[in-house]
Amino acid sequence: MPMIDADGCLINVSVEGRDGGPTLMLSNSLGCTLQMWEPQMKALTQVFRVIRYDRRGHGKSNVPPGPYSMERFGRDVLAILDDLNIEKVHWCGLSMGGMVGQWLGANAPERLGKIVLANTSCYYAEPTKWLERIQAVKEGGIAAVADAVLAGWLTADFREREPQITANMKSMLLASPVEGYLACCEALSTLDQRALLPKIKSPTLVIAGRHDMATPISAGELIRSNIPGASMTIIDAAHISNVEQPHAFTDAVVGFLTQR
Ligand SMILES: O=C(O)CC1=CCC(=O)O1
Repeated sequence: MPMIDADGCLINVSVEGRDGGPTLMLSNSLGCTLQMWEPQMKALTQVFRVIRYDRRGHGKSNVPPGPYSMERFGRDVLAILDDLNIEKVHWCGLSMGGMVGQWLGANAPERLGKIVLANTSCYYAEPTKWLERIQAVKEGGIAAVADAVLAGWLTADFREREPQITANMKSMLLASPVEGYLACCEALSTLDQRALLPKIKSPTLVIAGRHDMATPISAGELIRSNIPGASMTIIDAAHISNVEQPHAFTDAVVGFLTQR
């Protein structure tokens, strides 16, 4: 896996899949590494060359001091594409990954083909929840918030039915570097990309989770209704819908990206 330099921050990048196929870039949720896409990889790599990466502050990427921002995350993606000599990619980002997709769609439209924005938001009406989370993590580490975060990521039914997958997701969250996690929470606490949405001209699919309390259906609907021509699909899942409903998620993404 290459480490790619984005303005002095080394980003862990993985490129797999069909040589010569269209390229799809996947972008993670807060507290997740590129491993979060494992349920999709078999199907996606049959159709696409797939790029995954660990956002700065996460996984095997560097953890430079904050503040971070959606613009910073977007510029990291452009540095990855420049380094790999890739002009244009389809985008699929979940949660923070969807926020980075919004920034790129509005600010670097020539680099994106189609865009999937899953379980995401363009702003938070109540940013205090991020300030409370920051305080809790500063006092008690990520362990202090882990169970509440997991309850938002996956429905109670799924957690009961799939204890091993749930435990793996919790381990991924707990392994996040605290400084990187906090810097991302700070970026979320000031998020407001509402003005960017009408500038997005790429064909866009919004995916929302029926049981997602972190970025509810109304947040997806706000995005859909402000991006010209965007459509929306609702999946029977909580926040990390690609893990909870892997087949429905993969089918929605492949169907949208391959339709003419
Ligand atoms: O981690 C969470 O609680 C949910 C979330 C919001 C933005 C994001 O990337 O994850």
